[in-house]
Amino acid sequence: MTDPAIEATALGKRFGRRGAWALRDCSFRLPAGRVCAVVGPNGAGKSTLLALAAGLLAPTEGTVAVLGTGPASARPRVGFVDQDKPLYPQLTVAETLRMGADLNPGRWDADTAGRVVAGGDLDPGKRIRSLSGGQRTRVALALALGKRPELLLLDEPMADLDPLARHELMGVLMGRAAGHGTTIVMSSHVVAELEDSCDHLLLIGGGRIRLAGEIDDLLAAHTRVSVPAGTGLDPHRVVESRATGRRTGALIRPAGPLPDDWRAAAPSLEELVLSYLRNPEAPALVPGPAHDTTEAAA
Ligand SMILES: Nc1ncnc2c1ncn2[C@@H]1O[C@H](COP(=O)(O)OP(=O)(O)OP(=O)(O)O)[C@@H](O)[C@H]1O
Repeated sequence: MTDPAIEATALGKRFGRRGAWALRDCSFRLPAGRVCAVVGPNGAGKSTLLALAAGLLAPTEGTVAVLGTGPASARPRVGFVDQDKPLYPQLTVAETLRMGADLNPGRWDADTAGRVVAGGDLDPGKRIRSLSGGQRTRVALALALGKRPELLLLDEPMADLDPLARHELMGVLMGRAAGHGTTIVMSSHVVAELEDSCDHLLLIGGGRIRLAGEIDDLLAAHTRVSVPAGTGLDPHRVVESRATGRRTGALIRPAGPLPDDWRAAAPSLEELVLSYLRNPEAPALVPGPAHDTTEAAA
């Protein structure tokens, strides 16, 4: 059986001995070949999780395995683009790509890296320090993709790209996932953009995993209902409920068949994510110890 791309077990990180936990008790398994969205509010712990998987931070407790080994030994097989896009400002674009080739002997995919840079009409002789934020992102993605990574960790990669560049580069990333089986883990605040590209979801809130699993499974576990005001929703698990005049609209995790007179519909991914974001106390749906998707205590 192929190793999971990432397997976290009771993973936790706190900054400083007395600092608050940035991530706590985080367990999940991401199978190889998936495109995984990491979503959550500001400060939820998304960047911390990605940096732990990239081996740039050490866990305070628990473990994270990457491509069947530790994050440090997996590093040559992992591409990481973090929010700050650390590049050498004094190098030109062409020198940066040459550095990528030198650092990845026998592995470097000059065609893909060159194509990503060329797509932005970047002058290869331009220094990194004189590039815009979005242009830097393009160079950082070119470096990460040029490594022929088995796993790509991307921290808000699309945040400073214009809509055309987003569309183009998302296409490059999805092509990589489909053509080479590359696992992609991508944090983002733009949930609507993830619906067509991602097949796996990690929703983090307050440093804890609140939803984890295949998006189809997560959507199938939830139902949007509309019931006459005052109708009890027990025994179903309620993620969110809102009174609208004579009716109550709710997102629930059904615990059994729904009464015939309830109006029910499948939620979209955006509805699902927004409901959990608006309701930090909603019960989590996370993998259990055997990595089955089981109900967690509220
Ligand atoms: N180097 C650090 N030192 C101290 N605290 C930190 C450090 N990095 C992150 N934190 C804290 O850890 C928590 C999680 O931060 P993190 O950057 O992982 O969140 P995030 O989900 O990526 O947020 P955003 O959506 O704003 O990028 C926050 O409370 C943050 O203040």
